[in-house]
Amino acid sequence: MKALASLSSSTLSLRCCSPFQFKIGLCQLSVTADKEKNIAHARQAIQDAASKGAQLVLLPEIWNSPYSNDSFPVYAEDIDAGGDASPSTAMLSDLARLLKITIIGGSIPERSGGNLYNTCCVFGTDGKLKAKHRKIHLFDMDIPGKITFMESKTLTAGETPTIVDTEVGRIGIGICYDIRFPELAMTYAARGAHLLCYPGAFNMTTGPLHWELLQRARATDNQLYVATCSPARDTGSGYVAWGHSTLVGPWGEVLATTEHEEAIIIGEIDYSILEQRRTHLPVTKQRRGDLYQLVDFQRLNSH
Ligand SMILES: NC(=O)CCC(=O)C(=O)O
Repeated sequence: MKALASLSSSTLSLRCCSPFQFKIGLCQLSVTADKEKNIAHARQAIQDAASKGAQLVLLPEIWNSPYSNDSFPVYAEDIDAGGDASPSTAMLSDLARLLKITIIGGSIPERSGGNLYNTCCVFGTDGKLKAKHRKIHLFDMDIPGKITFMESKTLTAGETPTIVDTEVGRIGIGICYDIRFPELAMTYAARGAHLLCYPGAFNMTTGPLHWELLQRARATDNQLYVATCSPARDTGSGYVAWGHSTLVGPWGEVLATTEHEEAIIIGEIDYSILEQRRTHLPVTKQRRGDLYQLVDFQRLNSH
């Protein structure tokens, strides 16, 4: 496993990635209560995306289990043990190797050391696990009469940002609620990320206004690509997802998107555009770090 959290490159380095241009597949999947069925379904969708030319495939947040605090402990897998202990990631590893593609495996509930996490695994074209991101910012939201969800009832927050070098560029990973924190995206950009991937399942209250806005904001602020992937909407389930998986370009433009039904969205990524955008609009160089820097006073004072 090679998580590159320690990289400190502040300039755009395209040396690590060949090709500059490639297709990404976003698999907006229907999720059921039957884990085996979910795994078989995801397998088929990844194969379909690859057959359409995708060299990078992104899955949704919590694609092997219903999205609920009751389900997380039941569907959780021991990813580090692998094999039979983690049939979901075994399938992802297998397919990445067979199809020679990079897979950002959405997220699944992970059991580790007595804790549960919401975890995204990244597999390289050799099928090896390259990185594992545990959702850093848990989704605890209470909008009375609209949406109440407390991931912290069952889940533990991850402790590290995850940026990983793959055959299709340097990629920063966040999971859903993580997208609300611009500092995380800025950290990835400062470390040379070309693309940010957020498996996510926004809700029906915030989704319409915030989902696309946040993606476009993260892409525009940092002048990089942002890709998201949601489960398809199931109005009969306890948690109804907004859908609308999307690829946004470094100009803040929506390059590919969909509505709320099952879909495989294929988008084109061209990293040569990044340098061009940053030359035309050099906000990174114009930043006045001498006048403002982020200090978390609340956290400082609590220690
Ligand atoms: N699964 C999530 O983290 C949902 C986040 C969400 O809906 C939001 O508004 O933020």
